[in-house]
Parts: sequence; C-alpha cells; structure tokens
Amino acid sequence: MGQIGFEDCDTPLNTRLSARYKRSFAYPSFKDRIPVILTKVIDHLVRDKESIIAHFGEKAREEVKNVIGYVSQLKNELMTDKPLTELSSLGSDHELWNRILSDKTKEHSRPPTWFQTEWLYAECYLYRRLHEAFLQTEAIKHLDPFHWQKTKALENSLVQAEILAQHVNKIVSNNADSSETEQLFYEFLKISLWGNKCDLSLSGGTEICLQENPLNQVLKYDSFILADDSQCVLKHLADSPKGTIDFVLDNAGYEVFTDLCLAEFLLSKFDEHKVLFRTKAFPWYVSDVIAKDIHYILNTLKEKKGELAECANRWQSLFDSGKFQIVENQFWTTPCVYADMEEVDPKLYGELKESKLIIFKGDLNYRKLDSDINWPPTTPFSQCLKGFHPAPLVSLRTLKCDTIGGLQPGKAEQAASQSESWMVTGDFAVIQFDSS
Ligand SMILES: O=P(O)(O)OC[C@H]1O[C@](O)(CO)[C@@H](O)[C@@H]1O
Repeated sequence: MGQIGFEDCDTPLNTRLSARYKRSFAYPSFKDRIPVILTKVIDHLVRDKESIIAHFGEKAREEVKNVIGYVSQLKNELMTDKPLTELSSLGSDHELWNRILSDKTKEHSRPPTWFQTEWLYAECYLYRRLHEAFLQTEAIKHLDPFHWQKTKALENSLVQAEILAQHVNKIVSNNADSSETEQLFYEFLKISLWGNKCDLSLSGGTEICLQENPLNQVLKYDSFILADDSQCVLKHLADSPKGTIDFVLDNAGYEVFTDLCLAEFLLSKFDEHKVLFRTKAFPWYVSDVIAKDIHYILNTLKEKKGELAECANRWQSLFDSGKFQIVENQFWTTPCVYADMEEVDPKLYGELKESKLIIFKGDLNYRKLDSDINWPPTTPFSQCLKGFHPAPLVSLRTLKCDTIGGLQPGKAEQAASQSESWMVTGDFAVIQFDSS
C-alpha cells in the first residue's frame, strides 16, 4: 500500500475519524483487525462447507465457493487500499450508499479509498459489501457468516447469564419499595452497560467475556464510568408519564441478555407500556443483533431449563403479548450519522419522537450519535449530537474507539494516566443522557 495521503498523527480535533491518521485507532483497525474478521469468515465457509450444503441444499456448493472468492477479493481491496466501488442494485438501500459515495467522490475529485476516507463510511461499507456477497446468491442469501461465533459466545457466557437470571427472577416476583427500586435501577442499567464489553468486532472475533459475577462487577467498576447521568435517567423515567422505551441494540449473546433484563425491569417496576428492540436488518459488525439472534437466545435458554428457562419463558410471553417487540430498520445498517436521520429516514425519526426514552447501546451507536468526530472531550454531549434530539436519550457505552464528548474537565486526563489506551479497550464507560 502506498503511503501517500497518510499522516503520522492522531485524528486532528473536530475532525471525523479516518484510517489516514496512523496514530488513530482506525489505522490499526483497518490494517490488522478487519482482515482477521474477513479471514475468519472465509475459514468458516471452508471449514463448514459440507454442513452448510446439508442445511441449504446442493445449490449452496457453488455459491459458497463464489462467496469465498468475493470475500477474498474484498479483503485484498481493503489491504491494498483500493478505491471504494459502487454497490450493485441488489438490496433496497444501494441507491443511498451510492449517492453518498458519489458525494464523497465529488468532494475529493476521485473515488475515496478505504484508508483515506472517513472510517465510519468505510467500515460500514465493508459490512454492507459482505452482505452483498450473500445477496448475490439464492440458496445462502440468509446465511449469517457470524452466527457460529455469536452462538459460541452465548454458550460461554451462560454461567454469568444464570447468575443474572436468578436475580431477575427473584426481583420481578417481589414487591420492592421505592428506594430499593432506585438501587435496582442503577444496578440493571450498569449490568446492561458492562454487557457492552462483550463484543466480537473489537476483538476480531475472539470472545471477550466476563469472567466474574456480573453483580459484583457492577459495584467494582463504578470508578471506570467516566460520565454517569444515571440519576437524570431515573428522574426522567419517574417524572414522565408511562410510555414506550426504544432500545437500540448492539451485540447478541450476553449483552442482549443483559438488555432483556433491563427491559423487563423497566416494564415491571416502572410499568412502562412496551419496549421496542431496534435491531439491524442483516449481519453487522460481527456480533450485532439481528432478529434471528433474539429468537435463538430465547430458544436456547428455554432448553437449558431452571432459572434461564424461567426467564426466557417470561420474555417469550412479553413478546407474545406485544409488550416486547422487535423492530428491524435498514437505517441502522447505513453509514449515516444520527444527525442525518431526520433527513434520510424521516419515518424512523418520527417514530423515535414518540419515545419516552431511547436507549442506545454500545460503541458504534455512540460513534453515530456524536458524528464520529474527535471532539475535545469536554464538549457538551448535547452539542456532540449536532441537533439529533428526537426524544430523551441515553447512551450506554463502553469505550472502544477514540471519540468522546461530555466529560468533566480533568476526566480524560485522569483516565489516560490510568491507561494509555483508555479509549479503545472497553474498560472505561459512559452513561450519558440528553433531554434537550
Ligand atoms: O459493539 P460495539 O460496542 O458497537 O463496538 C463495535 C466496535 O467496532 C468499532 O466501531 C470499530 O470497529 C469500534 O469502535 C468497536 O470496537
């Protein structure tokens, strides 16, 4: 790869993240981490070819070969920093992608390349291209190349999930007074927050999961929460009329298990009307939740029996009665930042306006909330949202890339003195609320 256009520095302040800045997290991400993710997809298709054919039929034999070729080519394009090419007309969203690509080309008078353009666009484009490899097939159109990793991660977190299940089962069947409810609210919010540590994209597909009791972890890690607006969230929930909670999900496996716990707690103790789980429409960032993952988790837990099955059966009834709903939307798999949502998808923006509280999980949602800009860390959170205020919202995010706003003076420096890589390891977190 030529080194023209690269700069040996961090992303400049007030600029969108890009892999052209060699000291930013985007650069090693594209150089090392994403190629590993693609290699794992190829390995899976090679290794599990026969079982894929057994499942999807003989037609899949040729198609698996074609997808392997497509993904190998995609990896090569990335690693040699080729210009991004237009998407084919498969998929109802291709016009939006190609329009943005052509706008970027107009800005720079040549098509953007993987490393030289904005990281957010290029990284989302990668997952959309991977999706295209499957859209071109017939038999394996709906194959999720990350499913095996997600299921393995879920299996490996069942010990922690069972501890939580026991806790939730007890709480929903008991009456709590208001001060207990308050304490439990903070606990469930933080359990869901730290659940975001378990993502397979940051680790290149290697499982990062909690090795400890999640209830102990909540107390122990409070000092790693760099901004904590949980009291404002509680006040908002308690003072406003009952309504709909929108939960913009992130990762499958243990994280979504913690999200379901929080959602049930909000229904049972705050008596909210319903929770809408907003999911991606196709496999995304390795472990992001698609609707199928929620059905899978419910079925798996039901089979485990005991506390896990008790939880899953209750959640199933909530889905059956419409108190829990899964809502897919293409917008979440576009490269658009949320400040552009009102213009790009006014219908979705209108739906979110009806929300009592929107909960955004995880790092990528945060990047889209704050327009993926390297803000001075003390920039008010509300300012980072750049006009995205459909309804009161909270971000529950463990930090996995180098953008952050809304910190008190001195906080960023304090975290940096504890760990040089504080922004990218998932060890630090924020709970940030906006009601403007
Ligand atoms: O699952 P999350 O929390 O959105 O994290 C996704 C990961 O992808 C990234 O957006 C970059 O690949 C990181 O910022 C983060 O590591």
